[in-house]
Amino acid sequence: MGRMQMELHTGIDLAVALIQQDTLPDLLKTATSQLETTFGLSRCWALELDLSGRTLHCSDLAEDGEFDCGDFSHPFAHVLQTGQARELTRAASYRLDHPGFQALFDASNRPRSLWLEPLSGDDGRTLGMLVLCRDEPEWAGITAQPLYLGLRQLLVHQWITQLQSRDQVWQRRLLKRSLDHLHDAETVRNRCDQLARTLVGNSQAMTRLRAQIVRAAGSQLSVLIQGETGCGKDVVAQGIHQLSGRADGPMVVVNCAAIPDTLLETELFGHTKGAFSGADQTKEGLLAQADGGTLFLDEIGDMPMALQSKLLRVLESRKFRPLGAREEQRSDFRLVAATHQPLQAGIEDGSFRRDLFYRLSQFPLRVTPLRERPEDLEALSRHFIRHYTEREGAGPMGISSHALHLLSGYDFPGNVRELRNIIELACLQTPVGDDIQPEVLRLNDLFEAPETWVAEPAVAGHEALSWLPDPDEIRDLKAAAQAFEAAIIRERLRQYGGNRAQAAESLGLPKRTLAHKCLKYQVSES
Ligand SMILES: Nc1ncnc2c1ncn2[C@@H]1O[C@H](COP(=O)(O)OP(=O)(O)OP(=O)(O)O)[C@@H](O)[C@H]1O
Repeated sequence: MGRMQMELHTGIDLAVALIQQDTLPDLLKTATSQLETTFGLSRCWALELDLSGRTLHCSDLAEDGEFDCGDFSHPFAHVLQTGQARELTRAASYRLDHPGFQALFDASNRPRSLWLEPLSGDDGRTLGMLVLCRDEPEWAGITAQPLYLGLRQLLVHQWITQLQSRDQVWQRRLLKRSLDHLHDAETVRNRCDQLARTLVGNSQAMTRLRAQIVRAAGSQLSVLIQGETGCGKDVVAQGIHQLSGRADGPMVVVNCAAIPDTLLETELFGHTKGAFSGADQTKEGLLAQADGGTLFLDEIGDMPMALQSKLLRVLESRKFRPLGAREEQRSDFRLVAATHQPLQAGIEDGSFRRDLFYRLSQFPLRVTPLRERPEDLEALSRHFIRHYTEREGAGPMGISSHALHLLSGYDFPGNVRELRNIIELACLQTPVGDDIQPEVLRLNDLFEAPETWVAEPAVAGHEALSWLPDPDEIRDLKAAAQAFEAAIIRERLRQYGGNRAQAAESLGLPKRTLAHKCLKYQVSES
């Protein structure tokens, strides 16, 4: 084979190897080692200009491989600025005290001569630099060779291709990220809008709360909802469940304050048949029922200490043992807890476990009292009016600005629940087609009633009246008269099986008046 042919062969082999590299680091490694072997160099380096255009990187120099393009204590800055290749002698190299350059010089075994060659694309984009090292200072013998020129040209071409594809990957990634972001933002907005149908109110506090709920729903974290009584904690818990991935699963609600301490444990954990006297069948606990869904523990502050420890264990292991059972069971539920009492106080007086508090409040939510967000009054009032008219089949009604003004001066100790009651009572007294007026707003009313008669349950027969106070003991005639009225209505409703129309007729009252009184005295049909 002639020399020309040999060279051609070598050239083609080298070119093929370069073209086959599909990452920039591989390309640079291949090119430098080709240059070393083909031209008998003691060492060859490729320095790469970073994306900012301010630093040259030499990935083969572990620690010191960074060269600031504005720092003229190493020779590369000057070469990049002029765009001209140049030689650097050993003597000159010794005089440059840039640590990175000295490291490179050392790692090249301090050659007698270095050739620094800047590389840039046709469009002028600077790519980086080649540094060739050898002990023979005669560089033209190499750099003028067609093989060298050809390889350098091919290297530049491939380098640009690599950068372009890297740019494209970046651009695609950036585009995807911004699309994801847009998509996320839109989903969050849609969910907040959806939530606004049940969790009404456009105050800043409500808007923020809805956004937090959407975020909480998207996580698996335990949520602790704190807020005064009647401010909407239950609605918040429902919202979390509905917007979560568990919406198709069960939502099990337990009011810890409503279940006697002794029963709460068996209710939660369940029991086997014969676990205790009276346990004549196996009963699945609420923890098991919540599998795949959400467990809502309302009034968690009322949970007895002993049960708090057991709950903590369940939350940590997701396992529990029904009373009397040998085997442990597993349940995959998301816990949402709520309280109207500040748990911090419970922790301080030793009635609530601190570690449970932290475990429950992985995602804490606070519902603002209604008096601190008067902007919500109008939307909430209209929401409850609409509810009332739909439920009662009544015609449309509104609320006057005077009535709203009156509401905005009231402090709502019972929060939204109280507003709902006030509005419903007012609806009863407002002719269809009219607006609710200030006169029919019974502020403070529900809180005036003495507890003794409001909460009294219906009892069989006329005994329902027997608990009334002894006439001699009556100190408040209005309250006693109301209690008597409430007891009669409760009794009459019981007689007519909850039929309001018949009960009203039997008492000579319009149905609307009876409904009004039921609401006022919190008498239910059952
Ligand atoms: N933002 C709201 N939008 C619409 N209705 C609401 C809102 N907040 C509360 N309500 C309504 O007010 C009433 C009381 O709310 P809820 O039962 O959620 O309060 P709570 O904080 O759980 O009370 P408690 O502390 O007594 O358990 C419910 O009828 C509920 O639907």
